[in-house]
Amino acid sequence: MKTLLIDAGNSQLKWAILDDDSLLSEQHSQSHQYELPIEVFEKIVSANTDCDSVIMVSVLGGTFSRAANKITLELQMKFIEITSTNKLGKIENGYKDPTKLGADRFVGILSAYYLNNNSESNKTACIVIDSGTATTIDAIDGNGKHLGGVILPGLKLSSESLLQNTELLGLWGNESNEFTPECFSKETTQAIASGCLLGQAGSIEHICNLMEKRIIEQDENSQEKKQENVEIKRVICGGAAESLLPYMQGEYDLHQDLLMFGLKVIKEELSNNV
Ligand SMILES: Nc1ncnc2c1ncn2[C@@H]1O[C@H](COP(=O)(O)OP(=O)(O)O)[C@@H](O)[C@H]1O
Ligand SMILES: CC(C)(COP(=O)(O)O)[C@@H](O)C(=O)NCCC(=O)O
Ligand SMILES: [K+]
Repeated sequence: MKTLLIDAGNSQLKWAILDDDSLLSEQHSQSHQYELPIEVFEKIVSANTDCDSVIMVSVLGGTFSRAANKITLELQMKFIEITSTNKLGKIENGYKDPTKLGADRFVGILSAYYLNNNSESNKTACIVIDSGTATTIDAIDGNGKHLGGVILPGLKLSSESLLQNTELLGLWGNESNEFTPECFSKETTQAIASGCLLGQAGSIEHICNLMEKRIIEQDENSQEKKQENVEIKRVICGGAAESLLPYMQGEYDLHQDLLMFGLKVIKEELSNNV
């Protein structure tokens, strides 16, 4: 039977269908800027009642989750919500209180790690950037241990907090735009948008470089060092990723359905454990 995978973020709901043969459909997205998130959830679920279960990751809180559970129950679908735990499959959560790590971050690091470590001999560390409402950057070492991460305001959020008028709102809309940042901007809107875009791209790059340096130092000091050089992959997703990438020099793997793949891996891990 088919499974509906849902990622409920602070700006959008993203979803995909996992079929009987474990094939993932393309990812769809719907903003909840003009509707309640639960109304968007209900529409998505109602349009996919050929799925017998829903697996959701959410950062929208308990009221949303309880309402989502009720809707799926009424439609006679099984409902599973993935939350951050101390360990899941090959992943160990690095937060002091593992339950406090955003569930989307937990699924994102798990996904990036599994994507880059598909054989026993692989020990690829990953830096995972999710540039959504907030931008989160997390590191996971070659053994699957989450090292921690940072949270910064997302691209739209940072420009909105600077300029409280609607002119700029259109700039970071949901459609891709032709905007080119200019470091010698000569009017306010362009100066703010350019500052936020170049600043966000530079911040991500800088933080990734710092994280990479720390991962290498940690590997050099490790007693169980087995490889010559530690391999580190940078994986990026989120609504602002395509806008940011042209202004970042490092090598980044763009995986817009990173969380969908993570939910698929988690489904497989959970069914292996029953
Ligand atoms: N073309 C774009 N350029 C920059 N940012 C964009 C663009 N399109 C969407 N965004 C931003 O991406 C965010 C939504 O991305 P998403 O990853 O779905 O976030 P969340 O997971 O927080 O819901 C919004 O803040 C939106 O404004
Ligand atoms: C940092 C976040 C707000 C990001 O949410 P998003 O931008 O994906 O909507 C979310 O992961 C969250 O609520 N985290 C809980 C706090 C933490 O991770 O430390
Ligand atoms: K995010």
